Amino acid sequence: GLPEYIKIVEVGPRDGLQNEKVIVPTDIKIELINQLSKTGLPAIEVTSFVSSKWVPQMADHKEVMRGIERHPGVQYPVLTPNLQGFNSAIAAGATEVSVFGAASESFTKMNINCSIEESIEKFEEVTKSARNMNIPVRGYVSCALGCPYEGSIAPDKVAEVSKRLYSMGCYEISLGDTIGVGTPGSMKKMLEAVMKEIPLSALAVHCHDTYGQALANILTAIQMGVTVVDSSVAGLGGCPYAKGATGNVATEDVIYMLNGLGINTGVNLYAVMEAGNFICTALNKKTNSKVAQASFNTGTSN
Ligand SMILES: CC(C)(COP(=O)([O-])OP(=O)([O-])OC[C@H]1O[C@@H](n2cnc3c(N)ncnc32)[C@H](O)[C@@H]1OP(=O)([O-])[O-])[C@@H](O)C(=O)NCCC(=O)NCCSC(=O)C[C@@](C)(O)CC(=O)[O-]
Repeated sequence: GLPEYIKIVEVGPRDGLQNEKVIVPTDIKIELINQLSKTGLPAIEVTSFVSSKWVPQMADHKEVMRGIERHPGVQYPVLTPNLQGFNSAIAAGATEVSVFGAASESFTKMNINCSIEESIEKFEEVTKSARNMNIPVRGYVSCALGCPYEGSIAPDKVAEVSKRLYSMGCYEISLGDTIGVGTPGSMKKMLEAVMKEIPLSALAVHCHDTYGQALANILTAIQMGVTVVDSSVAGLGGCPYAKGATGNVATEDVIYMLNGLGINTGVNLYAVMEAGNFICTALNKKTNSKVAQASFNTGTSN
């Protein structure tokens, strides 16, 4: 019952780097994206067109967007919280955008400074403009398995926000376990609620690994029919407005698991590990990918 192909959406250059305290030089970001573009990844989230006062690390969004080499067949989405971000993104050459909502009022306020209802209004402006320009829009729903401020979140609330994003034209809804508290049990309950409202083919999962549950949660989602998985090279990541949330699940670890299940991703694991090595060296930190750690220690890459 497992799918033959899983699409991996690489979020490292955006989600992976946005939480880094020291500003990463623009040319390093561009080189990371260029390396990732050669690995077979079908989608790489490049940057965010958000306020540089809120997220200084993403202040070079225009330069990064303009500086990367785009490979045919690779999608390069960017985050846009409102029309202002959307217009800047398009002016910088973006051809796909993502709006990012949440199933928690408190998180929405902390992250984008408005209520869920107000965020929906802003996203509607974005999707309307995007539709007129034939720009695909992806939608995130953060706190799908728990909120740093409100604790547990009802699966029905996740389903409700997801449905609103899908109804306004988001082609895919990425369900974010922002603080990595989910388990296969809560993932199953949440997906069951969301699947009542949205076709499975339009769902993605976005798991952080804070509690070490990400791969188990992803496997659960795949077993339930989800075929799009977000991940971050070297397991970098974390949201500045979700204290304590550590990295996203590592792309290398997801590919290793999927290879072992005989599921095709079209991605070269070794090439992703090389890109992971490049960015970890540049950041002077150790990779969070268990697969990369093991492979570099033993000299194998499987
Ligand atoms: C959304 C805003 C901008 C609202 O911020 P605000 O202060 O409420 O905005 P405002 O409309 O009142 O405008 C105030 C100032 O912000 C500017 N502004 C207004 N919009 C923009 C824009 N798009 N780009 C650049 N500047 C902008 C605007 O021009 C003005 O500038 P000033 O006149 O003071 O100089 C702010 O709250 C913000 O930037 N938040 C950052 C959110 C963020 O990037 N969070 C991390 C990503 S989400 C995430 O990581 C979760 C995810 C997606 O990975 C999934 C998961 O794991 O769950």
